[in-house]
Amino acid sequence: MINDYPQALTIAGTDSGGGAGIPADVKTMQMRGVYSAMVVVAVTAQNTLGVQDAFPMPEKLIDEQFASIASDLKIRACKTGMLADPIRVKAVVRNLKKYNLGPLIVDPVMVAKGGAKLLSDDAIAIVRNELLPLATLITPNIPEACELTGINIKDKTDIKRAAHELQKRGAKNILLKGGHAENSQKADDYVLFEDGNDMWLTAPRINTKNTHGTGDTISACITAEIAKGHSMEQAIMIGKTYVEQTIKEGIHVGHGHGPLNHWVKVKGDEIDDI
Ligand SMILES: Nc1ncnc2c1ncn2[C@@H]1O[C@H](COP(=O)(O)OP(=O)(O)OP(=O)(O)O)[C@@H](O)[C@H]1O
Ligand SMILES: Cc1ncc(CO)c(N)n1
Repeated sequence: MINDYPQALTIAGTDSGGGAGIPADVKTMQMRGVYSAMVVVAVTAQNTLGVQDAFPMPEKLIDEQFASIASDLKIRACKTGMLADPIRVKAVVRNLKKYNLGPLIVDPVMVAKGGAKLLSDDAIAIVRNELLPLATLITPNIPEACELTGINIKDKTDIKRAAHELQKRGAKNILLKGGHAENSQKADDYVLFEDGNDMWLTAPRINTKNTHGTGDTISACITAEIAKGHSMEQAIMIGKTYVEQTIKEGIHVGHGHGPLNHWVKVKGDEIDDI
């Protein structure tokens, strides 16, 4: 018997420690029943303690990876993660416009948990002006939403305002993640849909330092669910439940901010075979 899994693509950076970036995306998509392909935009020397070094891929090799994938695979949804600098962001935008790779989920990764920059300051405006308008969904955390909108987010009203601003700038749907809301007992995220409807996804904050790759994991899960044919709302709900469970049922790896348990099973698995 030959099985036919939906195919999805991650366009991002590697993490030698295996917890974030492309490894987190690939593990998540695999666990969600989706075949994953990748465009490596940058390589990082990284572990649970931080990012020790990073090297961006030559532009030509980025173009070639897109060409290899587009000429052979049938990608139903794709996501972006670490995009490094202006040259790489422009290369990714150019290729996204050239090929039909399905709905685009943009995780506008800027800074790693340890503080290392994964996107240079001079690339932020290019993400805002050129990548964001291509996004079916954008998934910023609070600091990223501040950078992209210029709004100093302090409370839930600011979160809503920032999401509307991102929509005005061209992103269709917005998931504004509250994982960075310090002093909060909650890990609440705000969702603004294309049709103007909105909702809060509420969850208790889990007290753990093992949150390496949370952003990558939720955006990869949503991408996988979209590739399977789920609606944006269903995909986001499954993504939230999956990431919460991967944090809750943690694993022991490394000595710093450990990775997530991508092996978890969540409700929704039974409707995977779309
Ligand atoms: N301690 C926690 N307990 C429960 N949920 C959490 C916790 N930390 C993050 N989350 C959830 O995980 C998801 C990712 O959010 P977060 O803000 O951490 O993303 P991020 O900063 O982009 O991650 P990354 O550091 O991987 O880039 C969100 O749904 C958020 O609410
Ligand atoms: C390569 C890479 N992408 C994304 C993140 C953010 O989790 C990270 N730490 N490293």
